[in-house]
Amino acid sequence: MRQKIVAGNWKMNKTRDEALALTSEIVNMVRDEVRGDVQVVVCVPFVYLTSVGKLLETQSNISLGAQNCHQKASGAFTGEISAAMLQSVGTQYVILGHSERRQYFGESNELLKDKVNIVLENGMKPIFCCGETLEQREQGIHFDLVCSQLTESLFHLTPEQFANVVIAYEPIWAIGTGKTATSDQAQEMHAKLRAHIASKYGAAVADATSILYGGSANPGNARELFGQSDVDGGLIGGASLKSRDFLDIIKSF
Ligand SMILES: O=C[C@H](O)COP(=O)(O)O
Repeated sequence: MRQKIVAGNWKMNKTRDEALALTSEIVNMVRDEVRGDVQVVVCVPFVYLTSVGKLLETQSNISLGAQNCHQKASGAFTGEISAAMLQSVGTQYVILGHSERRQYFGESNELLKDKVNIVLENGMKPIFCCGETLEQREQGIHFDLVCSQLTESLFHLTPEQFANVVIAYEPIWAIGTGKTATSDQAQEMHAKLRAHIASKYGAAVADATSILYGGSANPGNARELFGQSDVDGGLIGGASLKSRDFLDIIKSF
């Protein structure tokens, strides 16, 4: 049975007080309302990792996540954050290859390979994002493109290493647009990705890999999305900034 995961990606939102208030609300609601088999993760801005982490550590089994890290271990990279730094403040998951980082910061599959390596070397789990633009979908190249993102950034890993990777399929045309992929479109891509993983690592590894959906997921569509056999949860942007919406999504399994 693979792990169900709902991860909130706060992106570049919230002041410190707002971040702590949101965390407390989520902690209380998860404790009161969520059954034990869903792993909840909050991926917060770097500057809040320590303070949010303290609240999570003492009061919940919610995991702490970051949204990026540098590909090198340390050195003269002004303004950057290393995997070891993230690990040292209790980070358990790191989002890598989000389309916003690919688009605005030029992150390539090759660069992401190094980021995946350093996150795993530091004992954390990458949430590896993949997804196509609307144009690529309309050209009919979306399956090949998304599979090649996995091939180029992940398929050098050993099966043991790959077992610590979480995949997030995020069609770029659905991110923050209010336009969700249909549950059929999500299931179709997730099934392709699982088959692609099986072709490299075998069925047992593929069956054990959590593949999350991201892109305008909300309390109104999460139940149908999570009801698909190859959708193991969600990477939630906008709706993770409101505790009630985030909780209702978590409870959609
Ligand atoms: O990481 C989250 C995704 O980019 C989805 O964002 P969204 O739920 O605001 O569309």
